[in-house]
Amino acid sequence: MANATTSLPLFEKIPRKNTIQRGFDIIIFFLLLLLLVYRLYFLNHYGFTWILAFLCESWFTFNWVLVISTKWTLVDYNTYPDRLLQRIPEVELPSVDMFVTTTDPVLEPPIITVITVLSLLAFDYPSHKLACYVSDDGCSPLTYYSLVEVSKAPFRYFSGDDSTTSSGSDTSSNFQQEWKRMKDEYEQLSVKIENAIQNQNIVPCDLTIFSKMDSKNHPTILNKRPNHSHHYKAVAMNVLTRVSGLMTNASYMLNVDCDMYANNPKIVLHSMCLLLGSNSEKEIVFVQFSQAFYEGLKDDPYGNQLVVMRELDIFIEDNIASVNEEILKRVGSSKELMKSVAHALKGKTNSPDHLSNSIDTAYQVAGCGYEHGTSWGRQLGWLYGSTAEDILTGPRIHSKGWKSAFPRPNPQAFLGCAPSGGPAVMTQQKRWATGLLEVLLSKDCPILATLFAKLHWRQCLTYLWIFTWGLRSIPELCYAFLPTYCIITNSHFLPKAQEQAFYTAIVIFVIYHLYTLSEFLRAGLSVRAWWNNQRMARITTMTAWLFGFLSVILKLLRISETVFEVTKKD
Ligand SMILES: O=c1ccn([C@@H]2O[C@H](COP(=O)(O)OP(=O)(O)O[C@H]3O[C@H](CO)[C@@H](O)[C@H](O)[C@H]3O)[C@@H](O)[C@H]2O)c(=O)[nH]1
Ligand SMILES: [Mn+2]
Repeated sequence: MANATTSLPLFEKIPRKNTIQRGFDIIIFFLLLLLLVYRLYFLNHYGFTWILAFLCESWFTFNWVLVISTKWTLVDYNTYPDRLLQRIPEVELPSVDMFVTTTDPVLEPPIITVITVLSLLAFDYPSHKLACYVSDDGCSPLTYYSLVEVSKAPFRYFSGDDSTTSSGSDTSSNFQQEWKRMKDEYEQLSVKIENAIQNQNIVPCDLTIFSKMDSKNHPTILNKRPNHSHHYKAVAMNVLTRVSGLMTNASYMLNVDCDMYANNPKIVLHSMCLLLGSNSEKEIVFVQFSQAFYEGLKDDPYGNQLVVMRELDIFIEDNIASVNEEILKRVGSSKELMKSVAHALKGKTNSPDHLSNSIDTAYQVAGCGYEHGTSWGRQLGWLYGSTAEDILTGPRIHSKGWKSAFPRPNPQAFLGCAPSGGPAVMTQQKRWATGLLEVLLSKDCPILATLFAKLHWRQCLTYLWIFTWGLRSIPELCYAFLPTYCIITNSHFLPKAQEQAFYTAIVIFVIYHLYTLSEFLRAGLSVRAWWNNQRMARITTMTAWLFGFLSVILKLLRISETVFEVTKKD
């Protein structure tokens, strides 16, 4: 019996049924081709408008090919944590270092980071196997104070063997009491933090280190000085990777933004099923979860809740696995860190007594000069050079032949905060479009990775679909400009009503919109939400993505650098 359970797979990959959708994908593709043939046929009859329409429609058709390829073979993952726990004794489960980044106490109120940290510590996973590291690029005493308070208060709830922490369905009075006590304690904690924010000058803990601190130039509490080029979140993640390498040195890392609290307590177990359950070592090395949001506005007026097109985002990454002996020499001058890396390569973690001994070395490896002359950000850790550093690092791993998984757990793995107002939505979209185009134009371009490395061509098409966001603004803008231009010049760019091609255009229009509408309805969204998303998609493409495109042009011309503008969370 025991043998039967240990031989069962830890996860299963299940192809999603999408025959009807594939049918519509192909119909739309052929209609688009038909329209292009018609354009070519009459290219000599009409002038500028015709050529422009032909170029735009060629781009839309190319984009549609990328869409078809991306959606053609979708898979779901079923994971079985119970089998994992039967197969691996609790003491042998791998440890996980969890990283949270924050940077601005005004745009990212400390209580948000606190909630995220608390949710990570409450994972349904042996508590001594979890370690949480927080980086604050803003050097905020309030964030520091809030986290000190967290470390004091509710830790006893996360002892792991306390049944009250995991039995969500237990309605016994004991559980109810514990639950209420925990809730009260959380209330007290948040009131304390709220008070500290309101009376900024009397933060009740030892903050001498923060006095007269400049958030852009400070000693190593963290890593940020104006004379070193700043790589935003990527550099913060690399600092945390090194520091954790010295302290706990877990073989797995989990990264979330400060506003992404864990919504599914078993998510580490689910991820372990994928990471440990694959047959060959090259199978799955990181797991990503889509970005989902809490308290989104009704009907998604800004079209940014990404319910239909899920963004690829948070990832648990077994980065250590890809470190080889050659790279060992390039982790920097710290002997202790080299030892830790070698240790990790053998699959070992650091013992808890290592923690206090490693503080001094941790300061050294967190210093902003430490990375000078090393491979950090180029071959090691989170890569530098894009304002979407996560989407730069992912393809690099894929191009080495490693695989990843993108499961859709229920309940959702993590919930974040979608910007709730116009300008913030646009700023975020502009940063993404900028970052994606930076990757497309870098040496990590998916086309090069397919030709010269091990990126699969279907992966390449999907990356191209996403990385060309910024470029898409140009044909969309031109196409939107055509009707106005034609009215002014008394010309036309669409087929006339008596022509057969007229019906092709109409049918494309109708089928495409019914197709997107059905996607929204199947995802349980309203017609209104669909309409809002269509509208915002046009606005975003022609404004935010255009500015993203322009900022990359300015970077190429060496006129200005691209910047990471942080999204406001509330
Ligand atoms: O100098 C910086 C700037 C940002 N951050 C952190 O980076 C994270 C993401 O920033 P946010 O403003 O929330 O951007 P989003 O657009 O919501 O983030 C998405 O897009 C980013 C890339 O543009 C990725 O880094 C994120 O993981 C992804 O969730 C937050 O935790 C920030 O605190 C830093 O640590 N240092
Ligand atoms: Mn965010």
